[in-house]
Amino acid sequence: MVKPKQKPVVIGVTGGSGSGKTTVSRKIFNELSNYSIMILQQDSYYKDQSNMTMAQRKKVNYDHPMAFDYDLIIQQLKQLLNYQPIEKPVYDYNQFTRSKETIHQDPREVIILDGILILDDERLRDLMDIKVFVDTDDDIRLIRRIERDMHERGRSLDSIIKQYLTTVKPMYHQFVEPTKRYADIIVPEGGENQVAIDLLTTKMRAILRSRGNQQIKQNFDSTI
Ligand SMILES: Nc1ncnc2c1ncn2[C@@H]1O[C@H](COP(=O)(O)OP(=O)(O)O)[C@@H](O)[C@H]1O
Ligand SMILES: Nc1ccn([C@@H]2O[C@H](COP(=O)(O)O)[C@@H](O)[C@H]2O)c(=O)n1
Repeated sequence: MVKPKQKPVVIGVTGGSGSGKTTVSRKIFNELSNYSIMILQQDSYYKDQSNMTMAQRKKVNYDHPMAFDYDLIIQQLKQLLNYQPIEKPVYDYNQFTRSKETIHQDPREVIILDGILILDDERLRDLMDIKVFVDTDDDIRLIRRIERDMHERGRSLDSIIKQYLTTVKPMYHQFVEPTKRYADIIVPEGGENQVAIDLLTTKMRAILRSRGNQQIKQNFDSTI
């Protein structure tokens, strides 16, 4: 890849679990697919716990900032901003730890960063051009999470409810919701808010044009 002169544009999309972050990120990805674009998920950067037993892994609070490897995500985002490729970690929700494999990720001109606690760390915030908070009521997020975790993450209803009450909900109010103050834009209800998606992509195109980033003809595959 020829190194463009301007640094890639980074848009951070945050909000509680089940708020619609990934849906918003995918819509932005699709609307800007005539640029080279990628999605980087904070979930990929949960700490490696391969040295722990399964019983210990299940007790971890996955909604606390300590659960994430911020040093690695910041280091890899900086590499991408310098147009260097990364070996992205892969997170296995069923094993509650990182997989042994990594995914090779080439740099892109637009980086969408998606995760519950991406605005909690000042170093990470400072790397973003636009910060978005997807704001969805607790009850809606819980219903979505039950459906998703039962179908996609192999969890039982009992374990989802217990986890929600002991960590997901309290950590949301202690750590995630307070990061709303750092957002440039708050998007109610997420993925179905087409007006917000249009406003965001119009702004992104303006930044890309002002930096002289070139559109491409070819569409890139999603790299979630
Ligand atoms: N506005 C919406 N209306 C209805 N369902 C939605 C909406 N936004 C997202 N969903 C659904 O809710 C679930 C969680 O959405 P997702 O975007 O994965 O949230 P997050 O990434 O914040 O956890 C998905 O099944 C998605 O299809
Ligand atoms: N082993 C794990 C790791 C994370 N979680 C939950 O994932 C949520 C964040 O992902 P979203 O796609 O929902 O934003 C977070 O709330 C963790 O509780 C988990 O259940 N198990």
